[in-house]
Amino acid sequence: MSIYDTLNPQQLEAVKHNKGPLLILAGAGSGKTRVLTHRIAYLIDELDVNPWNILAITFTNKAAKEMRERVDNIVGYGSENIWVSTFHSTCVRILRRYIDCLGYDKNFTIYDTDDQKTLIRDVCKYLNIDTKTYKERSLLSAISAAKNELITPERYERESQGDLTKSKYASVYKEYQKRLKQNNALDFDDLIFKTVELFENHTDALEYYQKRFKYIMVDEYQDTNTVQFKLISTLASRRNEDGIIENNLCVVGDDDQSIYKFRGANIYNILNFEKQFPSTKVIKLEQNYRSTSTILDAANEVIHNNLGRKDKRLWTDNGEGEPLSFTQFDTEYEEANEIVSDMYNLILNDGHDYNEFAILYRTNAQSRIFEEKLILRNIPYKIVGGTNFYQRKEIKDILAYLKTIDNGLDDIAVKRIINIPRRGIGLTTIDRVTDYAIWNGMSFYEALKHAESIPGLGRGTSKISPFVSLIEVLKSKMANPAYSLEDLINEVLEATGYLSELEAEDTEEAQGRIENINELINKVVSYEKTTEEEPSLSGFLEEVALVADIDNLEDSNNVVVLMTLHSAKGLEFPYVYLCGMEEGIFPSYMCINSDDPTDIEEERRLCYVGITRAMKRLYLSAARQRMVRGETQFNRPSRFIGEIPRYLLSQSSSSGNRYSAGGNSSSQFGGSPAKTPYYGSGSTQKGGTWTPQENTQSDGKDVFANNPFITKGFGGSSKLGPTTFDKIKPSPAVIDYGVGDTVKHIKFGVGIVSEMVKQGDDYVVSVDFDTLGTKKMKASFAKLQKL
Ligand SMILES: Nc1ncnc2c1ncn2[C@@H]1O[C@H](COP(=O)(O)OP(=O)(O)OP(=O)(O)O)[C@@H](O)[C@H]1O
Ligand SMILES: [Mg+2]
Repeated sequence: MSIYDTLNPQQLEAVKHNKGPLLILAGAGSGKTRVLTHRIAYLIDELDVNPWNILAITFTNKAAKEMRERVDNIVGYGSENIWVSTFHSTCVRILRRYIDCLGYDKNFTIYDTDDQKTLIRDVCKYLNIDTKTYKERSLLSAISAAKNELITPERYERESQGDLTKSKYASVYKEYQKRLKQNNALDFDDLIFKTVELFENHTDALEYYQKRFKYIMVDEYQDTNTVQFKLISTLASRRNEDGIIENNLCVVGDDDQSIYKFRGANIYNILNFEKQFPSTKVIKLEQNYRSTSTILDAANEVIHNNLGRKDKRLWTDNGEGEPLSFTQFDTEYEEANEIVSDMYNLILNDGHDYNEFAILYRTNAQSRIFEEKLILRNIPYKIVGGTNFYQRKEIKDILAYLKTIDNGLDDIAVKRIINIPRRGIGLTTIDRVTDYAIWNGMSFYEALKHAESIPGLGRGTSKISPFVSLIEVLKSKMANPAYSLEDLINEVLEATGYLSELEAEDTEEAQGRIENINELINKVVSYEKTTEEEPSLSGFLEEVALVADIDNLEDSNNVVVLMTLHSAKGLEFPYVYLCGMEEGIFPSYMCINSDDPTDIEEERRLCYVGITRAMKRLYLSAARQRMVRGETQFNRPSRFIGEIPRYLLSQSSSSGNRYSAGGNSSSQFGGSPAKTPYYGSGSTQKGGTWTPQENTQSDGKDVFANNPFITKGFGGSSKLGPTTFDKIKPSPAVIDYGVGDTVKHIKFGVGIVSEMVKQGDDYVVSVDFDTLGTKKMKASFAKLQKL
């Protein structure tokens, strides 16, 4: 049997189409991504296309890696020569080769949000702009929006004449861009913008890639923005002598899953594809292979409420499966508690793996409570997004050292660490050096080397020189090929005293920071081992700069995943908990109050994305009462719940309707009246014998006891109601393991205890982990579990 036998006729048609533009427009879970993978395999395997001629653009690095692996599995060779990457990584590779045409050094740095903020603050200070009136965040988002629309600082300036506020923005944009260039740095938006600029002005570079990329494929095309569209359409429009376009562009997407309008995504890129590329072949896929028909019907019903869409219906022969469940809890704590209990039971009793579960929410802030409950249950988890590992202070510090050693042109990195650990270099000294650097058109680091010639530095000079010598020594060591990146980080930690300072602090926080630094060393070691190119400091920093949050999600990690709905796009999980289904949370308060009716449609598409991530079971939940930014909110269930027909849903309530809106059925939900009202009176659920009043227990104990709905939905949780739960809280003081025992750590997995040293009331335990090596941790902190 060939691999193509597993495709349905429409999928096969798409895979085999290899001349001219192709648009695959289809709903969630219909195999769009799968078609792309098989199409690459088909081109290489059956049509003898050189893998070198293929460019596939995915939405995340994780998706890129997965696609390469899938092609590897199918074809078994050549996949390393295909360019499978995100828009940003693709552009970095192009710019590393050609950016000198635009007056940058090929060794450029990529700025993250933090670096951007620092830079914008400097710019505002320099231009005397009050950041209370002109907020950093809005300045940055205006600059980002301009770049996404291909608007240069010069054009921005022209178009803002006569408008005082816009002129201010224009001057900030201009100065910001000037400084980025001085620092030989690009922000994320620049990566694509500059590549488009390169192609517009340097036909040799464009022709090189046009000739190379004969086959171009783009996944999640519905979320491309103007600048990305420009990039793709420029690359894909080489004409032969007869005026016929030679490149073969294939895009796949789903207009119902367009959820990045706030980042400039232009839904018309997909809706107008056929106009942009005449003679486009359009293929629709209608069978969903991912979800049960119940989940799919619910998704179809919800999205049907959007007006501006191409109507399409998905079907599946996966069977009905279980009904969806919706539970309204009293508080967000109860919601998290019950969801985690439910998951715990499924794992414990039914033997499910952790990675079969995902908890999805609208905003990152919702993750914290789940995290606490998961820790109590000893369930390993990973939060995608939130505090990104690379945003942590200690990691940013070490990376700033590495950037300074690699490229002294990055002023922000140098300024970050010039006084870390403290060297007694004050702000006045830094300001004077900055002025000197500006006057002499040199980088901040270059100016530090000239400290003796800078007037007014006084004792500052003698404090600067040891710093410069340290960096220079490390630079020269790096020139030796036998000196590894691991050696470099260790030497930075030793020579600067960074590590000893943390060790001396002897707090749990410092211990956590040391563990994070160890994690960075692990990362560097694995980079040196696995990179396809010659390992280098620039290469490592580039890889780190491009790691989107979602990329921390490794398939091999058997953990429960927590993430926002936005991050979940393209992924699938057997069990999905979609929480916080409340008016004001999802749809968000901003959308509800927006003048633009399409905002609510975008929110509904996000709901469609969420529902369609689930393969077997979908749990929806809400809290009546929730703390948001320090204030208690009382929210009604989301209008999206009201849009799911009742026959697909089993509902329950954790207690009486103390906070529910009460009254008629439509007012149970926010927004427009529910299409299929399923509540009778405000307090009684039809279709069951239970009325909330009978079961409301003021002490909050087992409210599920007499609930007939409990066997479905969150049924399992009744076995571990709040009372039982309190009893199983682990006590950190109990240590039931010793040297030689096998233990489990919530994050690092299974290891063997190699040493235990008493320290005060506590023990410092050394554990040898298979993949991570030895880690030291405090017993009270680590909560190791004996196996
Ligand atoms: N013909 C098929 N036979 C069996 N399984 C399939 C087939 N087509 C797709 N699948 C499976 O269905 C699931 C969904 O496929 P895929 O992720 O490619 O869908 P998608 O359209 O890209 O979804 P999304 O819109 O969420 O990105 C995957 O597990 C995939 O392996
Ligand atoms: Mg997909």
